[in-house]
Amino acid sequence: MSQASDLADYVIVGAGSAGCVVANHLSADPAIRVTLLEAGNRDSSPWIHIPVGYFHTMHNPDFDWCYETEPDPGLNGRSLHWPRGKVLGGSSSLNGLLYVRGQREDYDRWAQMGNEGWSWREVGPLFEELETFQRGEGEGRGTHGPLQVSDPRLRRRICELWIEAAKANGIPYNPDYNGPVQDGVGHFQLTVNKGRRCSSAAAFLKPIRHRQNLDVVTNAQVRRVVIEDGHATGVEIRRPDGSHQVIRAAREVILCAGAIGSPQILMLSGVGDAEHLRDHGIAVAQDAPEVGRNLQDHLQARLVFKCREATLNDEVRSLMNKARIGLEYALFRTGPMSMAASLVFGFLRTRPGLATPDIQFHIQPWSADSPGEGVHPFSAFTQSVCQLRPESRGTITLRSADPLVAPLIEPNYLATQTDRDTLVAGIEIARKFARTEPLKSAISEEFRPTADVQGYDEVLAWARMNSTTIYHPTGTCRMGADERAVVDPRLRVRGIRGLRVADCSIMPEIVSGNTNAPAMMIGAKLARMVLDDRRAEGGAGPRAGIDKAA
Ligand SMILES: Cc1cc2nc3c(=O)[nH]c(=O)nc-3n(C[C@H](O)[C@H](O)[C@H](O)COP(=O)(O)OP(=O)(O)OC[C@H]3O[C@@H](n4cnc5c(N)ncnc54)[C@H](O)[C@@H]3O)c2cc1C
Repeated sequence: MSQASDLADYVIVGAGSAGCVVANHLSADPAIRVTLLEAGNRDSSPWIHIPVGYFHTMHNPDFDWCYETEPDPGLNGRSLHWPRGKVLGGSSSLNGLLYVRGQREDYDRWAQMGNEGWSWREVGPLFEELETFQRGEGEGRGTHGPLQVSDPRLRRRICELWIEAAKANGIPYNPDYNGPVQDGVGHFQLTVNKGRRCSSAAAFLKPIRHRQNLDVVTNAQVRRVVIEDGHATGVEIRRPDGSHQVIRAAREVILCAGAIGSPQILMLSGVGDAEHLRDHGIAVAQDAPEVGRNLQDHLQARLVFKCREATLNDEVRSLMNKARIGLEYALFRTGPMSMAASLVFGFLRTRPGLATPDIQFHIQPWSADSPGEGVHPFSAFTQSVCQLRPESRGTITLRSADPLVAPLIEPNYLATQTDRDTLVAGIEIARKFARTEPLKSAISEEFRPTADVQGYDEVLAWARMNSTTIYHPTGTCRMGADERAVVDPRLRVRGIRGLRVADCSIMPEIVSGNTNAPAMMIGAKLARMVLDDRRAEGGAGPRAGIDKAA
């Protein structure tokens, strides 16, 4: 860890998807001193930068917080692994690389809930500014941002057959689900640049590390925000040798520690449900009962089909093949090592009358007992389906007042009838596609679930026993215009001056898609608001700009 200087204007906690964007934008003004604190290490491991490296980094405590949920009643009492990045770049350094903005209607709904400034009209341009879409075309797509977004370098026949089967069922091919219309099937876009992962750290931090006014400190776990008379004045960090240091923020502390880290830090700092805090012996700075509530996640059902033809399971079986794959990647940055978590998407509706898609498909030319484990020893592929806007709400609470102890995570999956109905309907659509040509002829057997699992109750029972997270926890520091919301629409923590939150935890409702790009947008939005407020207060400086070339 580099030695942290004791004072900055803005102290940012967490160098993840959102935090790196915030650090980039605020430190663009040389007059603003920024300290970015990250509990994890530098992102120097080659596994982070090789796209398929997530198989190595996920569940590995060198990079991953390795959270476990509590036994979940909706999943027949099963606990799930919840990986979260603990390294520069945060979860964007070990995620599945899929670039998805969500539906425009998601943001319009946030605005309709009273969150002024968050409509698609207002946040769409931020997505555009952040990215360079390497295809270089498309309505609302950016061409000058630091985040490189590319089309996949890998295609596999089984996934193409899936697209054809979906089309045979009347689903249109959509060449750009990040454009005006999300509906349809097609190929995922990736946060990959020339065959290498483009994490938030690679895009927004690496090019600006020379800035004298930016201090990036790794191996610095924040224990709590220091709050004096209702004002956040700094943070206390734990250094690797176990000693503690206070870093003071002359202007603001900005929590970007993610949907688990941010509510945990707030509670440890005395901001949370007063009774819960007192139970843990924590002095209450602000009674904020909703901290840690409103937890939402996407639950995926992973259907596996055995195939008559070779899939990626076969390609990686022999040592010789592995060597060939390694060589291809080393020489050309192509082949299976350049692969994102899924190749093909589907955004579909389970019933008529829905204004927008309510389920998402992730199609993978391989299969495994669970993601991150070895592939099956037979030819097979996976159709993963998840509900996009679950109604179920879970919680994050403290297990202990010790910052080194992981909080209690209770996702409360499948708690409502709509959620159960939507997942079952999604599974049935996946099976219908599998029984449609040209995919049907490539499939030898329905493996998970087996073909004899029939009818609503049996399918739901299978889903409860087999579904897992698709790694999108959100909502635990809910943004809102109402008094109970944790942060207001300018992301200021209610009741505490000088403290904001900017990461996936602020989402009032989960977006209809993967959450990395929205987290980056939230970081950009926060920076803009901070700089606007600064200017209004007289602490002028240029408007937030993205330093790409530096
Ligand atoms: C395995 C996996 C696969 C995924 N696949 C995709 C995908 O393909 N596409 C997609 O769009 N999304 C995907 N996601 C989700 C997406 O990556 C996350 O939603 C997003 O990165 C979250 O951004 P964030 O800024 O909210 O938090 P994070 O990126 O998780 O950043 C939080 C940061 O804060 C740090 N931190 C936490 N607590 C402290 C503390 N006390 N002190 C100091 N630092 C702290 C963490 O170490 C971390 O670096 C995936 C996630 C995972 C885990």
